[in-house]
Amino acid sequence: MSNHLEAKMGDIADTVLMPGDPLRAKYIAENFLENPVCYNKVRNAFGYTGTYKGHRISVQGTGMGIPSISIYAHELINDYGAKKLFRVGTAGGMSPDVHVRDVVLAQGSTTDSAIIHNTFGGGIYYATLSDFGLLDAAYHAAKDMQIPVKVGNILAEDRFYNDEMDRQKLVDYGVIATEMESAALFLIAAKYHVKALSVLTISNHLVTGESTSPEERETSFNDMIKVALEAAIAD
Ligand SMILES: O=P(O)(O)O[C@H]1O[C@H](CO)[C@@H](O)[C@H]1O
Ligand SMILES: O=c1cc[nH]c(=O)[nH]1
Repeated sequence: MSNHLEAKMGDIADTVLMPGDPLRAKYIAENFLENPVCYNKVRNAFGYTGTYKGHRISVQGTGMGIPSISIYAHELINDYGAKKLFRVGTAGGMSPDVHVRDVVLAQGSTTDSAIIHNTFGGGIYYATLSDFGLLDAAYHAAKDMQIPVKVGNILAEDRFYNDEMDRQKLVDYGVIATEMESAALFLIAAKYHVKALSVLTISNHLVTGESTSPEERETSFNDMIKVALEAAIAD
């Protein structure tokens, strides 16, 4: 048991998929894992462990935003020994190069969160990066499955409703999409020397206004999950 998870030691696999939405954790467990067992219902942050092609994998809902994912990442690593963490989440397109339903691999995450300053103090603007091995595995897994992916710098912002953010400037500097967790996941993974990657699907576009129907969302979610699972067993 940890502060926020009721799983026993050994209930959670080394590799964990981490969707923000706990119901997406249930969906992944029921549709992609063999023999899934629910190990957590605390706060309805559902967590399951099962197997994928014979490999033990867990899926843990993390809630929305940096404070929430930080709690689950910390406890999965420190209380349960997780070694490979894959965020699987939705993101808003920012660059004209990405479109709804695209799968995005986050090479790194820019952030407006105070976690960087709170960790390093003034003057250090630490670049939070995904693990290159997982990124490489995901990129090649997607290629093998003929799922197109975009790779790049994303934004993990503290506010979903954020009129003050100069998104055009970030796009000019190569940021392609926005979500609310990856910088914290990468920072915590770096601190504890474990691997992390975010595999995202573009659910809406902040500039063009494109959005997805529920059926389209399901297909692109499935692509994102397949990429994460294949990368998980390849690396
Ligand atoms: O779809 P999930 O994984 O929740 O991710 C995105 O969706 C939420 C905002 O709607 C934030 O958590 C954001 O990062
Ligand atoms: O954080 C997010 C997630 C999806 N779409 C957005 O616009 N923002």
